[in-house]
Amino acid sequence: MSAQSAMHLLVTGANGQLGQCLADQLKAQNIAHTLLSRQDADINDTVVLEKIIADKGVTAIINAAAYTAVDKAESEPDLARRVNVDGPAALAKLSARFDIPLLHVSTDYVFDGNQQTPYVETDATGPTGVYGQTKLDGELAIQRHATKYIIMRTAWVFSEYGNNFLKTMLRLAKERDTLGVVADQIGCPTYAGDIAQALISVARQLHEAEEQNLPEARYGIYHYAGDEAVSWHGFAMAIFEEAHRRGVLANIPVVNAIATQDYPTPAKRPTYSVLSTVKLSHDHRVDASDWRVAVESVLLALAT
Ligand SMILES: NC(=O)C1=CN([C@@H]2O[C@H](COP(=O)(O)OP(=O)(O)OC[C@H]3O[C@@H](n4cnc5c(N)ncnc54)[C@H](OP(=O)(O)O)[C@@H]3O)[C@@H](O)[C@H]2O)C=CC1
Ligand SMILES: Cc1cn([C@H]2C[C@H](O)[C@@H](COP(=O)(O)OP(=O)(O)O[C@H]3O[C@@H](C)C(=O)[C@@H](O)[C@H]3O)O2)c(=O)[nH]c1=O
Repeated sequence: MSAQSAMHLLVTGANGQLGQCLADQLKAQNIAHTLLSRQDADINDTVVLEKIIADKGVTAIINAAAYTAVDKAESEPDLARRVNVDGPAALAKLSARFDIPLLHVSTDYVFDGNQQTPYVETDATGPTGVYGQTKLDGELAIQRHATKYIIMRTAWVFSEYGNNFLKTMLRLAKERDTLGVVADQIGCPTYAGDIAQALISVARQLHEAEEQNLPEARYGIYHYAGDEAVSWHGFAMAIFEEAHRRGVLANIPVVNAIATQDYPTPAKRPTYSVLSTVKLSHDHRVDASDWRVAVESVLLALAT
């Protein structure tokens, strides 16, 4: 048997919420890695990235960089496209040139939300806004330029890091006695730490399959999300109840369940974007994110 070479993961978008969770877990698991924030290297900067991949002996790229401001994207489509389409295309070309896997993250917002049963990977897409459209076009660019890719679509990401719905709700609860939160958009909250774990696990399996020349390395599009569907209103209530139980919030505000039309936003969001995680669980033995348990651990992390 030939000597096994060690896995070395390159993470782009290292200062984002997923990027920081990846950094934590790569360090904890003692996996060789290189972290790149936007300041270190723009994902469109092929020359810089090419040198890093060659110098460090990178064995796979995890792209956690993205333009994620859903409403702002409506008025900044060119910037959103540069980050969400041109960037992944550049990384896909590098993946092909070095013959290394690209693990990329996409979103439930590639769907139109008109379905009433969980979306599987082969369901028709139909984004309702600029962010979702650019993320879909990024997926297509990767499929065009790379062969060894994982596109992991996820949803409603929260964590102790960066900006997210959980942190917005905690902030608003401290500022106001009454909130209105939409109850007619249904999805699956997903903890960024669990996505990080899923990506690392898949990267490890692909690396081992490659090293052992196994024919069954499984690439393609996968869904990874929380294990329970809920509305944004339901998610807000779960956050507040847990925050109150832990003493993070002295009082739970009144949270009115409102309709989408009563909370107008520049971008239209899908009404239903529940993702089925059956394929990932079958092919890579990764369990869905237990988001209620994760809400507890994020609140604990924020309190300390
Ligand atoms: N957040 C969510 O609810 C969801 C996210 N996703 C997807 O998950 C992935 C991770 O999201 P999340 O961690 O929340 O995103 P964040 O917005 O927290 O992080 C994205 C990071 O990308 C960096 N970045 C932006 N432009 C560039 C560029 N041109 N070159 C290099 N880096 C760049 C940003 O840098 P800077 O900090 O300097 O701005 C930021 O640190 C994304 O692909 C996103 O589309 C999918 C579903 C839900
Ligand atoms: C702050 C707030 C939001 N809302 C609504 C608006 C919206 O419909 C919903 C969620 O609002 P946000 O703007 O926080 O979340 P949004 O930016 O839409 O979150 C999305 O981000 C991108 C990056 C993704 O890929 C998606 O999976 C999803 O997580 O809650 C209220 O009803 N009341 C409120 O007080």
